[in-house]
Amino acid sequence: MPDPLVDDARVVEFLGDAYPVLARFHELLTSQGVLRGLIGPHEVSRLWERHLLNSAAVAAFLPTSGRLIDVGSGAGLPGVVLAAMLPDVEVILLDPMERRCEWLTEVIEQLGLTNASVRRGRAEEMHGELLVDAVTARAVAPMDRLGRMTMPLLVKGGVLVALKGRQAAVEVAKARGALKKMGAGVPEILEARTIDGVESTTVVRVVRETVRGSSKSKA
Ligand SMILES: C[S@@+](CC[C@H](N)C(=O)[O-])C[C@H]1O[C@@H](n2cnc3c(N)ncnc32)[C@H](O)[C@@H]1O
Repeated sequence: MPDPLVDDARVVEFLGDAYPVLARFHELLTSQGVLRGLIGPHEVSRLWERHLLNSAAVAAFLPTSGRLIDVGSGAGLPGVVLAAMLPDVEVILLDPMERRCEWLTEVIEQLGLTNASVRRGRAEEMHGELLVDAVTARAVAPMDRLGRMTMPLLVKGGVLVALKGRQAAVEVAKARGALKKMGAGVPEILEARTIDGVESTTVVRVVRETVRGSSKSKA
């Protein structure tokens, strides 16, 4: 079944200038993405609703300049979408799998996303090497593990935005201790809204308040 939101005027309006690029990304995922096993065939009919619009909605919780890493980008969600939505942000798409990195490299070239680049590796391997203003992640790890993986990548005041869905509150409750230990502030659970009739996405937003040692040295 084709995606019922293709050519929907509300999608065009919601995405604004990013629409043409994301419509092309939709085509690539529908054709090549399915053939190459990056996205399941049953996802084609809900690509806008379940994958692209909710990724785009996350832009509202992110800085509009600086550097962002999308950890575990996979097919490019939400990272490729965010690179289109936030043209003044330098977006690094990080994934350990070679096949996925090849796909991401081809996609950003075909979409002309000059503000995006691809790094192969695990988030933990980037500690001490990459320092960014924002991290995003969807379907990568539970909140406690995600905090340990990503907090060291953030500058003080940097933000982690994790797309979590219905499990957000349960995961946050379990992760509070781990997040605090990693220098995170109080996690916020927020709804990323798109268009009428499309379910919103629950995200967890956490700011890195202290970097190791900084709270002591300030006292
Ligand atoms: C379930 S997929 C989700 C992909 C994409 N974010 C999405 O929502 O469609 C999880 C992705 O995280 C990547 N991954 C797993 N562990 C990781 C780590 N430690 N650091 C970075 N990426 C990781 C995997 O290779 C995979 O592409």
